[in-house]
Amino acid sequence: MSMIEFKDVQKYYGDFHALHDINLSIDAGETVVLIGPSGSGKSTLIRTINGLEEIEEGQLLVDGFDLHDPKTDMNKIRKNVGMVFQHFNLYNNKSVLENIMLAPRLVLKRDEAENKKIALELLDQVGLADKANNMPSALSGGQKQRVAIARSLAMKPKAILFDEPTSALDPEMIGDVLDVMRDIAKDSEMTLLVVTHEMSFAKAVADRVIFMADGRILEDSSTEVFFENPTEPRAKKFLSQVAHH
Ligand SMILES: Nc1ncnc2c1ncn2[C@@H]1O[C@H](COP(=O)(O)OP(=O)(O)OP(=O)(O)O)[C@@H](O)[C@H]1O
Repeated sequence: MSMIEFKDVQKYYGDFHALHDINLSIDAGETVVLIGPSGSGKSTLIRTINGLEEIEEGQLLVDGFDLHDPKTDMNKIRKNVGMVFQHFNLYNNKSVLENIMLAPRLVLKRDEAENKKIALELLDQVGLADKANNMPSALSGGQKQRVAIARSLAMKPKAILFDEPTSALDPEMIGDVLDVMRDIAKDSEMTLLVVTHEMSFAKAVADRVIFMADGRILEDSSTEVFFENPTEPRAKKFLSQVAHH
């Protein structure tokens, strides 16, 4: 079953046509990496999926719900679709543990003892068991991002959207975050959509790679085909450019 389905979607910022004719179907359980040059529309596309950006035309189905249908409850979509941002977006005035426990308490009404148990297990999973009572300001960027991932997992979502999760990190922090993401992709049934410039991560973890340029999807291939033999000349060029970095 499709977890995420775009049908002829168009998105505009005023007169600027940001997403052109997007047709894309992502199955439940798939790990898909979205790549492309700066300004190609990757963030815009990923942000439409949980309603952070509205679409103007076409249809977008998430977990079977039509985002344009006024009867669709966006809170329900957001409950099932987590998001990890480039700049973490933690609550800076709350402890690490509170950051993770807040949404399950408020939205899922999870029992407090159970909530704490799950949060501590998740902190352990992301390698931060000893940071539960720290404030975010006491953490490195890589640690903050791992808290953000744990926070997202705490909701037990069906899908998680990652919008350049390692782009704001110092190089030495990137590996730990990618390792956590790799384990999630390997061990869970969740649908993962990841915008990233980390090609070795894409190669190792993605089931599929989508290449965007100028607001269009130019290539949508299995990971193997994409890296060995991309059909789209701009994808080839992009790959050779990032390979030289
Ligand atoms: N709120 C906005 N208002 C107007 N234009 C916008 C807005 N957000 C994005 N854009 C434009 O839409 C285009 C796509 O932006 P988007 O951030 O989706 O690209 P991207 O592929 O994620 O880029 P990057 O890799 O640099 O993050 C860009 O030309 C950008 O300037």
